[in-house]
Amino acid sequence: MMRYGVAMASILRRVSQSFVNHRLLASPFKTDLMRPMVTLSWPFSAQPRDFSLPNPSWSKEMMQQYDLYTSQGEAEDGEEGSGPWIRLPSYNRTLKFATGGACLSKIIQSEARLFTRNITVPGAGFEYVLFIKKTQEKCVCIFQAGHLLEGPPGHVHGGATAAMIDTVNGTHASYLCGPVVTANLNINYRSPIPLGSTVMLESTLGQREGRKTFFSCRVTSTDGSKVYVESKALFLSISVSHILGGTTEHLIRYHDVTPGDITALPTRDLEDSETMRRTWRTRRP
Ligand SMILES: CCCCC/C=C\C/C=C\C/C=C\C/C=C\CCCC(=O)SCCNC(=O)CCNC(=O)[C@H](O)C(C)(C)COP(=O)(O)OP(=O)(O)OC[C@H]1O[C@@H](n2cnc3c(N)ncnc32)[C@H](O)[C@@H]1OP(=O)(O)O
Repeated sequence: MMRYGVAMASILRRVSQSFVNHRLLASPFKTDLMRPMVTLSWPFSAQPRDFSLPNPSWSKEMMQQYDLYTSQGEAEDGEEGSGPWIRLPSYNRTLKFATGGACLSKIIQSEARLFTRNITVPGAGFEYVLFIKKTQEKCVCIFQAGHLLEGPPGHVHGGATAAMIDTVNGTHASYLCGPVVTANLNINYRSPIPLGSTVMLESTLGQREGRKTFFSCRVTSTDGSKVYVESKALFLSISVSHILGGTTEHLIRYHDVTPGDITALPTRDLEDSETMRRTWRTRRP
């Protein structure tokens, strides 16, 4: 009971610290173009929740791995440590803080949510945090699979694992190459992943051939002794209009958007926005 109390106190301390870190992380990105930020902490504030920060549902194993990587690295804005790993913040809307013309504001105001962040009950779905190596050839993810991700009884659904692999490879690819889409994802499931367990995903940069960039991914136990999944993926670099072209077509058909709005569509705003700068890095190795 005593140990439980101490553990809970430690978790609560960690979470309240994470709120502080979260505010520190969020503030540098404030611009005139963004919604006003208030000083209250999530879940009471209008600030975005950074889902990659610890919450009380994180297991001891997840926290150990998180502490290991954060102690060897720094947050994206360079506030923690000075090791080789950078923690990547993670929100449930990719474009939430972008601004722009009529079409874009419709996209922003929609109910869309990033698939792997749309279960908001802590511990129920995808709990994960990504770290990228400063040298950029590796990106790792600590992933705790919640009970809503069941496939075979007591084990993680293969589609949930695929979504996580796509997320880790996709984020890695976006960080290195800017706007990309997955063209091909080939997965070998070697061993079922128990629900509730914590696993590591390691994305490795492969060949780069023009617009094509290849990645591999391994899902293992946190000590690396058990291999659950191995995969290979191809990402293709695209222009922002490749994605928005389809979106605007849909908006004309189903929403209150005219072709005039499309002509005025500020893809430049997208490319200029803080969100795009932060999510789609333009650095190349
Ligand atoms: C403005 C929006 C902002 C949104 C920001 C969003 C997120 C980024 C930020 C942070 C990341 C956060 C979370 C990450 C989470 C998840 C990542 C999700 C990524 C996805 O989940 S994304 C959805 C699934 N994805 C699609 O929805 C793609 C649909 N598809 C297409 O959009 C086209 O199909 C495309 C573009 C792929 C190709 O079309 P294309 O016309 O541009 O190119 P083309 O066909 O000419 O091929 C050129 C060369 O690629 C080879 N090639 C093509 N396809 C191949 C294949 N399948 N296998 C092997 N090789 C292939 C050809 O053989 C040729 O090769 P070569 O040049 O050697 O001949």
